[in-house]
Amino acid sequence: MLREDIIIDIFSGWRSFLRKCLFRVLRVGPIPSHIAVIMDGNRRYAKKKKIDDMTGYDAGALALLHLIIYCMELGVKYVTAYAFSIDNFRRQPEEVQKIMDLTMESVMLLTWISKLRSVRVHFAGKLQLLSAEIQDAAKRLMESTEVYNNFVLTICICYTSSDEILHAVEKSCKEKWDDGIGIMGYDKGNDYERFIKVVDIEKHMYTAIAPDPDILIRTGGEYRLSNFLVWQSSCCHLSSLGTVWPEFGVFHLAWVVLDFQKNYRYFAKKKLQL
Ligand SMILES: CC(C)=CCC/C(C)=C/CC/C(C)=C/COP(=O)(O)OP(=O)(O)O
Repeated sequence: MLREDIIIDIFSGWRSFLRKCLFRVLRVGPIPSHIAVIMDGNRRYAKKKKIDDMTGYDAGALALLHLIIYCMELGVKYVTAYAFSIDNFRRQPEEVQKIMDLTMESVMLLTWISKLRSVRVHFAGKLQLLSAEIQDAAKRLMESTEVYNNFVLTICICYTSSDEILHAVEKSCKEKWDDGIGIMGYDKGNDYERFIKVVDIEKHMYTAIAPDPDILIRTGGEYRLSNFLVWQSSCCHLSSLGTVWPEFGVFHLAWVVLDFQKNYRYFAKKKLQL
């Protein structure tokens, strides 16, 4: 089946009808505005199914596509996915190549979806580490969708939080002290304008396009953040699921949202205190 056909299939049929009923029930409670995911367990899925690791990544990409569509239907406005970390460059060359190929394929597919559903697509990370071909394709997709604001998809690629924070600090220093004078503005007296503030750093984050996540899901039974949205996740609901990423489906999403709703009052209060 072509990927376009898969999407049409997801949007229609009796499964889509049942899903919409389920989402209607969920919408009685608060719906998260932003869901972030660490898609762990693709190779373990491949082993379990006795298929090769690369096909495991295909299944993972398809699960991401499903999640995006479910979130659109549920009313979640932002989805952020950790597709490839800077550290992943240390993996086997064929694995790196596979994820790069999937990125290129996703760009083509997302170009189609974004027109259909007014989706803004953003790539976050040290994009200069990508090949010139992928950089161009990603840039074109970002530019052609920046007018949309129905739904915002951020794909974190060549990303780590430490690199994002370093990048944001460097950009803030450049912006505030481009004359090269002064640290924290002290030798310019108490010029408040030259102080670097939290908002300055946040403005220059790769992921600044979206608010902080309300829910961060990690599949594969791990409890680590693995250098993903470390700055942004101080007040979000963390959900670690034992299921491997390609098996993540609509019921897992419903479970995570219900769990978020159960703890909503606590997180809402915490956010107000910030
Ligand atoms: C749009 C786009 C580029 C999509 C990419 C698709 C995708 C599923 C990427 C996941 C990348 C990754 C390194 C996951 C870790 O799982 P692992 O396979 O290392 O898990 P495991 O070894 O723990 O089983």
